Formats: sequence, C-alpha cells, structure tokens
Amino acid sequence: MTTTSVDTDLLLQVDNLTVAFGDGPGSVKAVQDVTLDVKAGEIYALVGESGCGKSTLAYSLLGIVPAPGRVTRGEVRFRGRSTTTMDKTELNKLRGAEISMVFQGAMNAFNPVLTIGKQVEHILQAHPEVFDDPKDGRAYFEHLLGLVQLPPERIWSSYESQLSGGMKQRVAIAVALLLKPSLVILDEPTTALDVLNQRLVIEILNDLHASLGVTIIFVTHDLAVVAELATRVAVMYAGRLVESGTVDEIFSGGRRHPYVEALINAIPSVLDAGLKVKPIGGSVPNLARLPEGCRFAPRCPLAEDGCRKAEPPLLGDDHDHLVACFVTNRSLNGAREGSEA
Ligand SMILES: Nc1ncnc2c1ncn2[C@@H]1O[C@H](COP(=O)(O)OP(=O)(O)OP(=O)(O)O)[C@@H](O)[C@H]1O
Repeated sequence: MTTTSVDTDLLLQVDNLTVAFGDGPGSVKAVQDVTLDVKAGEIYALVGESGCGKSTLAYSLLGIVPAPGRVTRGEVRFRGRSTTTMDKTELNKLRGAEISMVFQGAMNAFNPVLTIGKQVEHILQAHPEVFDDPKDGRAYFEHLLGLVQLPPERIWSSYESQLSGGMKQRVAIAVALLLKPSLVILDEPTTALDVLNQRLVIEILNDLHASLGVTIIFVTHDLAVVAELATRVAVMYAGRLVESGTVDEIFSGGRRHPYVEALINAIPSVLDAGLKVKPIGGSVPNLARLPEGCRFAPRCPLAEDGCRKAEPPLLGDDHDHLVACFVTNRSLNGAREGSEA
C-alpha cells in the first residue's frame, strides 16, 4: 500500500488514519478513522477543543507520533508516497527539506547557549543539499527574517533569552522555512501570544503564503484564527473528524454538523456584534470511556435514538464537504463515503 493515485494537485492524503496510545482495555484512539486531503498551495486548519487529537494527527503527518502512540490503521501519503510505511532514512530526508513543523511552544525550542545564527548554521551543515554555498543559506535565512518582520543582523547574533515570545515564534517560523519545504505544519502558532502578536503572526503567515507559495497546515482551537487564515478547515471531536470543507462554506452558514454550529456560536469574535454567545454544554468525553454511537450525541441538541447506537459515517457532497452526522446528512443527495472522497 504505497503509491495509489497520484494527483499532482494533492500534496497530502490521509486515509482512514487511526492512532492509538497504549494496548488493551486502557488504550485510547487519539485519532480515529480520519480522512482528509490537502492541496498544494492551500492553508488548511485542523480545529477542535483541547484533547480532540489535533496534535497527534499533526505528528502522524510527519511520522513522529510519540511513544506509546502508533498508527494502527490507515496511512498518510505525501505526493503519493506513503509516509506511514516509509523507512527512517527516507522519512528523515522528507522532514525538514519537504515538510517541516513548528511545534506547540516553539518559543522553548531553541538551544539557550547558542546564538540563533549558530543554530541555523548547524541546520545548514546537516542539509548541504539545499544550498550550494552556506553563505547563500545565511542570506536566505536573513531574507526570511525580513519576511517575518525581524531585523536580520540582530537576530543572527541573539540568544533566545534576548528575544520576546512573539519574536521567538517568528524566528521559529523562519527556521521552519529555511530548507524551502513545500509544506509547513504549525501547531497552535498563535496560542501563547498576546492579541497584538497573534494579529502579527496571522498577517505574516498570510504574507509568507502569498510570497513563497508554501502549503500551510495549522492546528488551533481558535476558530477566529481559522476564519482569518485558512482556506479549508477540518473540525475534530474526540478523535474523529466531524466536518471538513472550505472556510467560506463553514463560516457562511453552509456548515452541517451540530458541533461545528455550537463551536461557532460559542465564539464571540466570529459572530456579528450583538449576537449572543452560546456556550456548549457538557465537555469532550474521556477517550477511554466513549459513549456508544455518535460521540457528540450527549451534548447534541439534534440527537435522536439512532445517534446513540451507531457512529455516523463521514459523508461527502460533490464539493468535498464532508460531514459525520446522521441527522443533518439525511437530506444529502448522492452522498459518498468520506474514505472514498
Ligand atoms: N504521549 C501520550 N501518551 C498517552 N496518551 C496521549 C499522549 N498524547 C496524547 N494522548 C492522548 O491523545 C489525546 C489527544 O491528544 P492531542 O494532544 O492530540 O489533542 P489536542 O487536540 O492537540 O489537544 P491540545 O490542544 O490540548 O494539545 C489525549 O487526550 C490523550 O488521551
């Protein structure tokens, strides 16, 4: 199961991916049966409340699920090649040069006893294939620092302790772009920042996307950031993907999953002023003790008896808008299984 269909427009394909932590009765599926695809050049958001499996899914895209986690079903393909079955050497080649990641809490990712410049030199030495001359690598990094609105000379000779949180996040983004990857994955890029720095990072990511054409996948719990940055969005709930579609469709009333509806209604910044915020009652279930049937049913205003008996399949319409809900999918004509989408 390595190279099936290769659509040049599709950069990343995730098929029925399940990632479990632990074995036996105590094991949890942090990601279950997730299917999605990311097209070259788009900005794709993975959204959900804390503990929904977003970071685990992001790690599995890079083949770096932390132990005791492991992929138990499905696969991830990058440009048609399975990263799930790829050997370590090939995966290492792919990481950095083709796909890079800015981890959650990237501000703590730097070595405190080396200048940023020294750390960049080490990366360039480890990847001599990207630039003919290391000087070109340094020049490119300084160009990237300009794009993330930081002073190149000063940053090159700084230690991380001399930079603010917002600056470190922007340096981490520049480092992630250093080897000219075609895909960058960012885990919660705005979460630890104050409002002004959040705005700046959103603006910078939009600019980088426009000027470098890089494909971006980012993980967030903040739908307001999704509305401003992403072109497509996948919403996760308790390890499962419940709805995915274009940001325009989801935010302009085309959404169909009651959880997505509730999430949007619970966020003041994406509502018109004057509309009342409605918090979602209840909480995300413990993955080790999931309810029978649809895992959102205990909190769902539309739940019917059937929803408590079986898990709804992810069904798609002609525009690749996928939804896993028995009730709202009932009206869908010509629906097809998400796993075949
Ligand atoms: N290292 C681990 N060991 C055991 N279980 C884990 C581990 N990492 C994640 N999990 C399980 O996977 C679930 C999903 O975690 P994950 O970090 O992917 O969620 P998330 O949506 O990214 O949440 P957050 O926004 O809080 O990071 C957790 O609730 C936990 O049950």
